[in-house]
Amino acid sequence: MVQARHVSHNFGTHWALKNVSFSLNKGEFLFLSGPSGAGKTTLLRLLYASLPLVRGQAEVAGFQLKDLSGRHVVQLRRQVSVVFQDFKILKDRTVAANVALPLEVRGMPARIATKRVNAVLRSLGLEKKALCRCSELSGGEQQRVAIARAIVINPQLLLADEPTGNLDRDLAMHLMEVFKQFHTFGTTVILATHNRDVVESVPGAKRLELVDGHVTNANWQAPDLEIAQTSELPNSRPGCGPDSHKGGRQ
Ligand SMILES: Nc1ncnc2c1ncn2[C@@H]1O[C@H](COP(=O)(O)OP(=O)(O)OP(=O)(O)O)[C@@H](O)[C@H]1O
Repeated sequence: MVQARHVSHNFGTHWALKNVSFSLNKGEFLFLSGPSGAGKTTLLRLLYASLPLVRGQAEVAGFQLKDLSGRHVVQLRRQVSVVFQDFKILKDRTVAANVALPLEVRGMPARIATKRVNAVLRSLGLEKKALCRCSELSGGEQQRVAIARAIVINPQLLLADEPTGNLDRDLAMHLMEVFKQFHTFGTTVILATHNRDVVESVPGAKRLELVDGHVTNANWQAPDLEIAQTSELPNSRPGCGPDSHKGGRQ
């Protein structure tokens, strides 16, 4: 489902990812961990083709990411959903309208779409908020709307960046049950988190740690997995200059 080979990515002079190689089979669950600034979001953005792949090779859901055309980006995103840290929901629209959007885009008849939206909202405890504007919701509720919108299409691959970041422990654990349920039905999941409880809530999941853009640890072995020795990593200062890939897709 996901193959990355020697993937690197720079923002100006700063290398946010360095020579990352790993594979994930269909139906696997992967946690990405590592300190702030390690490159987790950058890796998720590359896999969602919201950043262009400049160095290395990567294949996601059968699409080669290098030189991916706009048409293929659209096709890729029919199968891959993402929950970004900043949610990217439409604040002036209702919860139900936000969650229905990906189904509308796919041309699903409204009656079936409404049923599907209601089921997902129920599974995330949002059914009473269905007709509220997203601008009226708390941060944690907005986060759940973003998750509902991502899972409503039953994606082949779900990418989630700190999806439990704004939630209390009980809600976070409930949400992990929802993710696990999707995973049971065959969805491949890559979830970036700092939360140890979240990682431990999915026994058997793969774990990959990033430090300073390198893969420094993983809980599995494979010929295509490259682990950098932490002691050999150079000290690099994160750059904060202009994004060298401003042409990156959203
Ligand atoms: N658009 C950008 N322009 C310049 N530098 C960037 C940009 N996006 C990320 N970076 C830099 O790339 C590095 C990796 O950032 P990234 O967001 O991938 O880290 P992260 O592991 O997701 O961190 P966090 O856990 O805090 O979300 C950081 O040093 C960051 O400052």
